[in-house]
Amino acid sequence: MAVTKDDVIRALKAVPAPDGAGSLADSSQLSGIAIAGERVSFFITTTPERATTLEGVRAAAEAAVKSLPGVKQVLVALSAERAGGPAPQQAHGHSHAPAQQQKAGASLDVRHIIAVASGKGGVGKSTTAANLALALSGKGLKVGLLDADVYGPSAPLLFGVNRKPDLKDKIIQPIETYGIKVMSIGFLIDTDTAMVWRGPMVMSAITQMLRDVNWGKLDVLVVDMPPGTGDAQLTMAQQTRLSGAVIVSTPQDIALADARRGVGMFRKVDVPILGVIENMSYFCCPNCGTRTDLFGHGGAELEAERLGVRFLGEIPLHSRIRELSDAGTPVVAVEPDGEHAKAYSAIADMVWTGLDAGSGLRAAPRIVIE
Ligand SMILES: Nc1ncnc2c1ncn2[C@@H]1O[C@H](COP(=O)(O)OP(=O)(O)OP(=O)(O)O)[C@@H](O)[C@H]1O
Repeated sequence: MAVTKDDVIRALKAVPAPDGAGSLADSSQLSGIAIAGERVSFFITTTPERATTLEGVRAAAEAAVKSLPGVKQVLVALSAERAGGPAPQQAHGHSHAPAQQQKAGASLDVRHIIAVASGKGGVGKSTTAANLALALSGKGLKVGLLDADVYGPSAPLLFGVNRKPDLKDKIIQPIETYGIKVMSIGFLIDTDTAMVWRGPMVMSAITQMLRDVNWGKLDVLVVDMPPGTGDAQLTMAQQTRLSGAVIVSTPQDIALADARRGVGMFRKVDVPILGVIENMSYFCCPNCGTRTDLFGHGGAELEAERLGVRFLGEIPLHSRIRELSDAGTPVVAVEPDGEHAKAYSAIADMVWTGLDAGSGLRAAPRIVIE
């Protein structure tokens, strides 16, 4: 017999509310119950401070609902809002998450999926992923960009998108901008709403964005990975059928040590490393054009050599790159003939030839995820 929302609520009466007063079923912290066949998902809303201590409640809620007849899979997300932040928004009346309730139906038909990753946050991974995607598109390729950095989605800012994607036959249509298709969890969730994602949630949100979004036929899907080299990244690298990974690093030792871990992670799951990009490689004065090597430029190239992977190129630290990113107009899109676009374009060439060499461009089977 099909499970109903009332059944779920009844089951959650046995789970104490996170604040200890009454049951979770009666608590305002319970929200977004969604049922799709044998899959049930819902949120427990909390504060960022408490989120980490609520794993017990989350697990108990999951177990209680899982014990219901007719339920095969339960997804409970701890969602943390910043104080005063708005409630998670809905995409055209459809709850945005936990992933499973979206009716799957689109398929992903892509020749290559490449991950853009960094060992640590803040090295410019998202900026690089976006401009790399645009540079690949500039070569006449059909390109998608999946912002899989669910912890801190950047695509809404980078592409100046503040509208929800359309739904056609319950399938999310990626945002088409500057000739590429872009999807980000940030298009669905208010960016002021901080979310706390558990590992499995990250995976299911990403899987949904891969599978249930109408990407159409693509030559390459660039995936802006969540920063770090933890379990979520490992699982994702393992499950996404990546053709290869690009590691972004800054020249500082500490970033390079993290980049090394990134390379190690992909190697562990047999994903070919397409190479390393040195971002914020040197400082370029916007007034006089003088170049200063702030962090001992060239570290990434040496590191790439040491690791036996290709060095894909360097991008300077330049205020123009940041200004245009912050304005939602990535440099490659709006200054395609400028020097920065040329640098990204040269990197895109290296990446594409790397894919070509690795799998044989013509012979590469298209990856179809249904
Ligand atoms: N080459 C560059 N020159 C100038 N500014 C840059 C450059 N690359 C990135 N930035 C700026 O650095 C900041 C961080 O970049 P970005 O968000 O791409 O990093 P990230 O590694 O994806 O960070 P996070 O992991 O926190 O999402 C942004 O303000 C961006 O505009």
